[in-house]
Amino acid sequence: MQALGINTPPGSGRLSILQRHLTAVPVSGQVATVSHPTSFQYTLDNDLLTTEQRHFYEENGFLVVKNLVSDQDIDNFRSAFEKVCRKELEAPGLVVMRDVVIAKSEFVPDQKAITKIQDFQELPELFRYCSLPQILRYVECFLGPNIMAMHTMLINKPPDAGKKTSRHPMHQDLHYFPFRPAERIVCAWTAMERIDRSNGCLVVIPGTHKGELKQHDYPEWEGGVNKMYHGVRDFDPNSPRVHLVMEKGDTVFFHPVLLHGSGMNKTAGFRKAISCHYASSDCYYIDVKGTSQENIEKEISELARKRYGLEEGITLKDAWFTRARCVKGERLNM
Ligand SMILES: CCCCCCCCCCCCCC(=O)SCCNC(=O)CCNC(=O)[C@H](O)C(C)(C)COP(=O)(O)OP(=O)(O)OC[C@H]1O[C@@H](n2cnc3c(N)ncnc32)[C@H](O)[C@@H]1OP(=O)(O)O
Ligand SMILES: Nc1ncnc2c1ncn2[C@@H]1O[C@H](COP(=O)(O)OP(=O)(O)OP(=O)(O)O)[C@@H](O)[C@H]1O
Ligand SMILES: O=C(O)CCC(=O)C(=O)O
Ligand SMILES: [Fe+2]
Ligand SMILES: [Mg+2]
Repeated sequence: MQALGINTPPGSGRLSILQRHLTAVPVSGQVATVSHPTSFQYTLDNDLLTTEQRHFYEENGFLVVKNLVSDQDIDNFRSAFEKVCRKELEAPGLVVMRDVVIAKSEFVPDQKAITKIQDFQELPELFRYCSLPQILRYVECFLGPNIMAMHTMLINKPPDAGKKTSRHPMHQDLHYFPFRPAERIVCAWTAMERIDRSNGCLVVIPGTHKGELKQHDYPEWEGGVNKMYHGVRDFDPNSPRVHLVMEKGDTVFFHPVLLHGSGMNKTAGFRKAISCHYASSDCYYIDVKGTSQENIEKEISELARKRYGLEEGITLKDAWFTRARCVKGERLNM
């Protein structure tokens, strides 16, 4: 907009009208250069997002939609999660993770020690979340019609055991993903109850999705850090953080380069959220060797080697290719 010298008030709808107008003009001379800065990069043409919502995502890298998932659906996911904890439900590939402090302590942990479950793509009771039509309608605005569910999680942030290990360091999810382009990847994250600063809010730094993928490492936290909870190396604690206070069923969609994390759970309850990372099936895999993502590839490869008794590890691409499931349209490259 700077190039056009127009100061568009938020939500006025002028930008979108202008964009439609300009893209209809034959590309020549000054018009072509003028039309460029108005094009959308992070969202696709759609008839769901309001102009205001579309601009909000373009500028900030996230969008909260209130009350998108029903109480009934959430109660069903909660009950399926509890069955997994009690080992009444199982599925191939499912990863059940305990908090580092609890996992490394002497006492025998009960069901409640579970901090998250991942990779529930083979568990219909939970995977249903990833194909909820009201979620996919939004996902399509970012990715287009061919949608893969890449990564699934139900996070059960435990009451902090006094070591602040319930925090999730500030990170960019793209660090874990060997596929591109980043703008055709989005996370849907749904609060399964009210989530605010008392039980460990999702914290975002608006606009950081426009930056680069940064180097991630384990943060130097005295009380320990959970396995694979890498954080950005040079995180400035004075960055303008926004705490996303959400009610049960509210859903945030966010870009994989957006810097985010979550706070400590200071309550006695287990704070629950369910999420899925989606990618367009038009995305393509990249080789992360020689990039900042090499450290996570090594770690995942090593884990797979141990867990499945493989002689050699796996690549990051192998790890994701096997998890990916098509939830809409066609499975192409992914
Ligand atoms: C093939 C895998 C691919 C995964 C791809 C995921 C990509 C993620 C993308 C995400 C994008 C989003 C961003 C994100 O979400 S980032 C966070 C993502 N985290 C993970 O993906 C980790 C998933 N968890 C696991 O794989 C297992 O639960 C682990 C391996 C952790 C334990 O396994 P298991 O339950 O079978 O345990 P065990 O009894 O055999 O113990 C083995 C050793 O592990 C120690 N230990 C236990 N718990 C923890 C802990 N919490 N922190 C540190 N260490 C822990 C334990 O003390 C023992 O060590 P030692 O006593 O021998 O020294
Ligand atoms: N030293 C650090 N390095 C990296 N990330 C950090 C660090 N300290 C805190 N964070 C991250 O900042 C975010 C907010 O953490 P914090 O524990 O301050 O919670 P909070 O929700 O802000 O709670 P409070 O209301 O007490 O401020 C979390 O993502 C947390 O993991
Ligand atoms: O704490 C949460 O619910 C979100 C954690 C997160 O960002 C992640 O697992 O990638
Ligand atoms: Fe994340
Ligand atoms: Mg704080």
